[in-house]
Amino acid sequence: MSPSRSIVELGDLVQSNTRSIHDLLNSASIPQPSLALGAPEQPLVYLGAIEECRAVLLEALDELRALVLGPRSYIFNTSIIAPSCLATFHSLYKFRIAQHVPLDHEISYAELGERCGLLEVDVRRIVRSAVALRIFEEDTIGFVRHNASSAVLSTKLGHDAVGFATDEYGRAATRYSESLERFPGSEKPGESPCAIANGTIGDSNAFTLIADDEPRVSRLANAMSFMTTVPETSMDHLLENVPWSPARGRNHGCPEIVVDVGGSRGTLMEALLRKYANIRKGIVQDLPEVTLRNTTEPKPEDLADKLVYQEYDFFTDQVVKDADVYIFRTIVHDWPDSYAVKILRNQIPALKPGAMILINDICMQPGTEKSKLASLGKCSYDLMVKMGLNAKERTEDEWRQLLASADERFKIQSIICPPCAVHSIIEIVWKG
Ligand SMILES: C[S@@+](CC[C@H](N)C(=O)[O-])C[C@H]1O[C@@H](n2cnc3c(N)ncnc32)[C@H](O)[C@@H]1O
Repeated sequence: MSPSRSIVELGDLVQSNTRSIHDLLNSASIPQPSLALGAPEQPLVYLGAIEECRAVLLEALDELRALVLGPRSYIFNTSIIAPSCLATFHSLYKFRIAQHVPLDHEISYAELGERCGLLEVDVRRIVRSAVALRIFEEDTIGFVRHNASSAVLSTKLGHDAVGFATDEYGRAATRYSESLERFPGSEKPGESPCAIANGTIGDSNAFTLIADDEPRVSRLANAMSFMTTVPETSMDHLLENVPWSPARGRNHGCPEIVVDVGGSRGTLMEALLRKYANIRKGIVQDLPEVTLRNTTEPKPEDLADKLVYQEYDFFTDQVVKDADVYIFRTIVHDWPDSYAVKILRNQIPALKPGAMILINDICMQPGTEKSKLASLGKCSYDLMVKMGLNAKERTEDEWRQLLASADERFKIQSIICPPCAVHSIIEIVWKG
């Protein structure tokens, strides 16, 4: 991480990298960034040179802002504004405000209030707070219209992602410190801030406690799908860097049977099957309530013969024997060590020698993170999994220890983190 830099140094970095990004986008025929409604979408993953400039630029902007604000304003702007942001986002979600704003024209606060079932004064206050966060525009005083950010909120997946974060984790965040006092060092999901917030202290976990609540199950699955479309957490990083991809030098042949354990809606599997046509079968495993929802909707026509949804609880023995690859994308990080070890050991009875386990999760790099922004992103996930299930994000050493304690025959072949991705790809081969 770079030491503190002067505002002139940072300003120069901002200028030079902004210019470079502008020119690189032009030469790659990628439209310039814009928050205007209907502006062409930016790629989820840019070419390497653009990604590098973006990372330097974003970090410089962030540091410059902190310096220019100064310590008092900086603390005010980061902490005191946090609850207002939570109130804003949660209300946007709760009253479906973005979905009630027409996509093609502005609407008065009075009419928007009626559509949302809110007083004009209340809807105006929430929306103006959002406008200040660059979500929506108020060109005509008293009227609101969408911009590109608010349009994301009006989509089902964007709406549910904000709902999941603010509704489930907003409540848990306020119980975080209480959980540390009541259950110091706990590694039990049933003693997590989430369990305290839901009044379910005991044996439940964040998944079992919502199992009978279809809207919450569906919201979680939609939030996960949304995250696959956010640049930092996009599934494209994994798709492009699976061990059998051209980007990895094709060190491996393409697998025939791939299982996505805890694969939620199957968004990743669909993309894998489309990108790697030699995968003969892709099995998406998840809890019964998630699988039920998947199977009530028609499969994508082009994948009907290859895509399978299957109920499977990863706290029991793996039911698909002899697959080539078992993927765990953002699964193991949800679980404290003793649970994670069980999940891994439960795969063993099904594994043929040479079978691959691919874990796609964060590797924390305390002290050596590329930037404070990268660190902030990972620390946020670390706090989220602690809130959700008393789990943690792991360092590379902790991953190695976890796998070794699950079974010495799990051999880590490689750990890579694609540039600008939050999640690393841990390739493990079963040497049994
Ligand atoms: C954080 S989400 C990750 C979803 C997906 N892999 C992704 O990256 O978008 C965790 C997933 O694990 C599933 N899950 C939780 N407990 C499970 C269990 N005991 N057995 C199987 N799946 C489980 C949840 O239903 C959810 O889909």
